[in-house]
Amino acid sequence: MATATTPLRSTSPPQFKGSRRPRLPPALALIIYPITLVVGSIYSVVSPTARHPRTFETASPLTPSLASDLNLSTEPHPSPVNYFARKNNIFNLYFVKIGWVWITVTFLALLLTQPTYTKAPSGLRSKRTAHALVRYSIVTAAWFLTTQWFFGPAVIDRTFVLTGGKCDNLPPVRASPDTWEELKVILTAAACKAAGGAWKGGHDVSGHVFMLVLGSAFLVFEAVGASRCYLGAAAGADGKAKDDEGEEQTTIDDTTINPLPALALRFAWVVAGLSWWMLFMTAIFFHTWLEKLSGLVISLAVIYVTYLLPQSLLPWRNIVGIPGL
Ligand SMILES: CCCCCCCCCCCCCCCC(=O)SCCNC(=O)CCNC(=O)[C@H](O)C(C)(C)COP(=O)(O)O
Ligand SMILES: Nc1ncnc2c1ncn2[C@@H]1O[C@H](COP(=O)(O)O)[C@@H](OP(=O)(O)O)[C@H]1O
Repeated sequence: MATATTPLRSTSPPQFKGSRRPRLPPALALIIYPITLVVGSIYSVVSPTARHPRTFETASPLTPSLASDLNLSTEPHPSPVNYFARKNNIFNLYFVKIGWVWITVTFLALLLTQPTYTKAPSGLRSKRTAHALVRYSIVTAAWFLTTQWFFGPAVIDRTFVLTGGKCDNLPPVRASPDTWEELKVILTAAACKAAGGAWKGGHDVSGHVFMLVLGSAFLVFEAVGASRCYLGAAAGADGKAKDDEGEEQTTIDDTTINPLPALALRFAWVVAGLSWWMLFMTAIFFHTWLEKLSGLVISLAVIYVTYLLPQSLLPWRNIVGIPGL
């Protein structure tokens, strides 16, 4: 039996041949994201119902405390508006605003159920799990640094201030900062809005676009990679199949007895699908073209480094691995 590391020790250019090519979504599949943003942005221009919602969102009576935590207005909106154009829509509050929790839970569900991790011989299992955790750490660190904290304000907030944005309309007492908490008010969108200010004037990279593209692409690459076991098993005449490195994979019988792997895969597709839908809503109702584009570019760069670069750069592949391989 070939060892798991045999192909990786090769000194020849790290290309995959024939059946050894990893079953991952092709890079071209990522085109769905720019297409979604372009279609949404065009729709926002041509449709009279797709009015910019920034000034008239309301808090739902069902979610008042979370809405106030998120600094959403509780004033009634002056005119009817598409449900998804409201910042307090249920999917924004309970799905996107805590989006990384959903991504993390879904990823862990894959890790704990997919035969590519649970049924592999122990050495291979540890290697695949470690690689998957490295990939998760990369995308999570990228999300964290871009949207939450980058040695102080997040990358998105720093970009906004560097491009001339600031926290306007602050009450005079908050306008001259002494402490870090007060400084945060003029340096971060969240603290500015929480203090009653208006975050305006700069280039506001769309955090929604960034997180929804990064999270959904991450889950799709992980899910498709992990589902190689099913595909391999279906191809095997005796119900067993060998993966690209000669390891025996799970059988069709295994997957029918235990429904969890298929359920976890379906869950991943649901979370990725809902992320895509919210991305489409963001494209229609929020932000400028350029702000959506910058969110997209940052997230695709992270996906490129995590999933596409390892396919051609052997030393990097040894560190991050390839899902299911
Ligand atoms: C030197 C390198 C240092 C690297 C540091 C890496 C640190 C990694 C931290 C790891 C944290 C892991 C947490 C995993 C578990 C969680 O998911 S808990 C956090 C849950 N929070 C969210 O899910 C928030 C998601 N929301 C957002 O990110 C934003 O709301 C938004 C979607 C970007 C929109 O932004 P708005 O400004 O609100 O519009
Ligand atoms: N699909 C969506 N549904 C609801 N609100 C959205 C949204 N996309 C963006 N927003 C809102 O638009 C603002 C800018 O989003 P972002 O910069 O993350 O793309 C945020 O408002 P708040 O900051 O007031 O919550 C965010 O909640």
